[in-house]
Amino acid sequence: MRASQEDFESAMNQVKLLKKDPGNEVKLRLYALYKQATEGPCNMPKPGVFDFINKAKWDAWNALGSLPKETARQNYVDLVSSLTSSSESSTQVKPGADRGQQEYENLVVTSEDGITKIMFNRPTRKNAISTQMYQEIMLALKAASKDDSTITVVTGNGDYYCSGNDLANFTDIPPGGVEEKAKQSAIMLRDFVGTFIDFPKPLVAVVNGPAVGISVTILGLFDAVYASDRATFHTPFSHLGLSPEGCASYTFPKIMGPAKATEMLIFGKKLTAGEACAQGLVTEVFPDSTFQKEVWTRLKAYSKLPPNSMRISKQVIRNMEKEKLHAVNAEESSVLQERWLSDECINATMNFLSKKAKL
Ligand SMILES: CCCCC/C=C/C(=O)SCCNC(=O)CCNC(=O)[C@H](O)C(C)(C)COP(=O)(O)OP(=O)(O)OC[C@H]1O[C@@H](n2cnc3c(N)ncnc32)[C@H](O)[C@@H]1OP(=O)(O)O
Repeated sequence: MRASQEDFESAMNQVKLLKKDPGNEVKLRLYALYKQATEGPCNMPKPGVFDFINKAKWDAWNALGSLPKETARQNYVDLVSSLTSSSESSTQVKPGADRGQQEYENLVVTSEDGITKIMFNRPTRKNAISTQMYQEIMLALKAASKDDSTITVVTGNGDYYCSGNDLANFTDIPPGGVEEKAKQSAIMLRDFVGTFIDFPKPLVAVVNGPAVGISVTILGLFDAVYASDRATFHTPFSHLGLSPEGCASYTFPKIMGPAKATEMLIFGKKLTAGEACAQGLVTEVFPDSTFQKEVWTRLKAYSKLPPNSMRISKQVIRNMEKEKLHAVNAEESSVLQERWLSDECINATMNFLSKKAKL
């Protein structure tokens, strides 16, 4: 049976209510089918090569050629129906599951037993950090710094801890163009890393799986890092035409020595959890089968220690470095603002987004 106009409109409403981000590829397909169903074959001029988003949309719509409007409408309804049934059976933790607290789209934040847990919650994207998620993490950390918990923990939902910056962030170009985008991203990066530098309580990373890019570099600003033996630590900046951030250009040589830091930050060597522990980036590694139980038992015991004493000890350990860290953060952000406009970086990002390259 052919989809009616009513089915089509109902499907459009269902898309807005999807609980899980279906991913860029599906979103492009939905866009293309919608345009084809409502306007027919693509009749717009092709956008410029740097207008990533509109070019991707144009490509998707144009690829439908002369597909009849009715078929496009039917395909749209079928695609939405497959998305709603797969999202109902998904095991993703629902955003805002922590009732009574602020709700986040990409995080689950809970507070219990003196511990505030901030969990990255985009498992279908390997917890890649979208622009909105950067803002949410900053908000969650600011709230945690003021709540009555003694320890704050950052972890990931699903098989990854975090795959780093969401490479699709760079496709959302503002009216000011790519230069403006690079400027905005540098400001956001500086604020994001600054929130970690200034965080006043013990901050612990529970690294449940592979960690990439900025999720690795900021570990140098945590007070303890517990890792599953499934975790890996990878900063492929040169592969992406980038340069280090998260204060790693300063903290990594200090933690592991310049030679080992070079292997990670310049040559992009991926470390196992055991290697990262031997080099001082990770505090302790646990077998994956007992990881959650062992780590949370330990953290619950630590959370009962006197909170003021822990906070003051952290200040004594970290405060002398703060000014330096903020200066490093500003310099790294400004260097990256240039890197994001380089051919090396644009090509690597486009290769990933067009599915030609993975790490
Ligand atoms: C504005 C401040 C910027 C600060 C500077 C930050 C720098 C960094 O963090 S650099 C590091 C950036 N991250 C990466 O380069 C990782 C890219 N991702 C990958 O190489 C792979 O996805 C993988 C190795 C992390 C996992 O591979 P695999 O197990 O095969 O899983 P999939 O590739 O199928 O992933 C599922 C799904 O998620 C999408 N995805 C994963 N990571 C990212 C990401 N970082 N950005 C955007 N999208 C990501 C992946 O494309 C898949 O999507 P679909 O194909 O649509 O299902």
